[in-house]
Amino acid sequence: MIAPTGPILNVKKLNVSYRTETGYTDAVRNVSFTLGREKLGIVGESGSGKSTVGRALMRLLPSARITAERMDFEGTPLLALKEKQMLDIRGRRMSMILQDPKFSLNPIRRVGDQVAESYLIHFKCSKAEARAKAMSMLEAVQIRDPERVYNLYPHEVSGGMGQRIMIAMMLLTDPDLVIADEPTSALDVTVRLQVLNILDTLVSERGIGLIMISHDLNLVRNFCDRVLIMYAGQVVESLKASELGKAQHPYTLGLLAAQPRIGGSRAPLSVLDRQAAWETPLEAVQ
Ligand SMILES: Nc1ncnc2c1ncn2[C@@H]1O[C@H](COP(=O)(O)OP(=O)(O)OP(=O)(O)O)[C@@H](O)[C@H]1O
Repeated sequence: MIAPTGPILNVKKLNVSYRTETGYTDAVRNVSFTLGREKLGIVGESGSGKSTVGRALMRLLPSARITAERMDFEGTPLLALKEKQMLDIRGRRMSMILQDPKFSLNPIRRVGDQVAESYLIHFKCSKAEARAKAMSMLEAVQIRDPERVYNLYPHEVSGGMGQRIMIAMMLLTDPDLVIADEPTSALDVTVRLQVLNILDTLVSERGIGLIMISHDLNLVRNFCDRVLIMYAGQVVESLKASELGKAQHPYTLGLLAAQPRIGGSRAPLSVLDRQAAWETPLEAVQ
């Protein structure tokens, strides 16, 4: 198959509002970006709209109003698709890895069967074939004893292993886009690095586009190629990770100054006027 040219994602002026008791409330405003076969970090404080962007791309927001001038996945306008067409894309060509595997895995089914099932849902093949695929993917995420792990139940695996299992499940269908929403924030530092390394290797070997959603600027800076900084529902800055030092928006500058440094002091995160941020429309940052 010829690899598609052009960006994996082309998003222009994405707006998302949630339905609430008092009407619709804006959560994401005028967000624009493109994604190639690269790692894009989305960073921002809690409530800035990072996860809403990820879920809007997957069209996993039944109670929200999503509009965009453009929200194309490999040239296909996602907002024009019927739910049935979306089902063919979601979980196969685009996948999402969430924060805590405990909430994503079915507690009463063996983990290996759940991984195999993610393949069976999208591809016509025998159960034995799906099992073999699942087993090889468990090996690819560096699970040393995949036969044994295949037969475990979710409560029998550690957080790090659970997250590897989720990565195996999400990459088994060979997606072009993976959205990882705080995939390592429930893990301790050493296991976090192992899991990030595995994700990094798989993403570059397979030429996948990855969106890494995180509140941890240092992690994203070291892991990703590019970074979008979100504040109050908007992208306030878009930079190469290596050029974060050139950031200009006061929120980004505050975040950078508040990063911990060995042997150094750090500035407290400055407080901006959130109300003003919500009321001020920003020109789309490209
Ligand atoms: N289902 C929902 N209904 C109504 N409002 C929502 C819903 N989900 C999120 N919101 C609101 O939308 C805004 C953006 O939330 P979102 O979860 O996208 O932020 P976030 O940056 O991912 O935060 P966090 O880092 O805490 O996950 C917040 O004000 C949040 O309260």
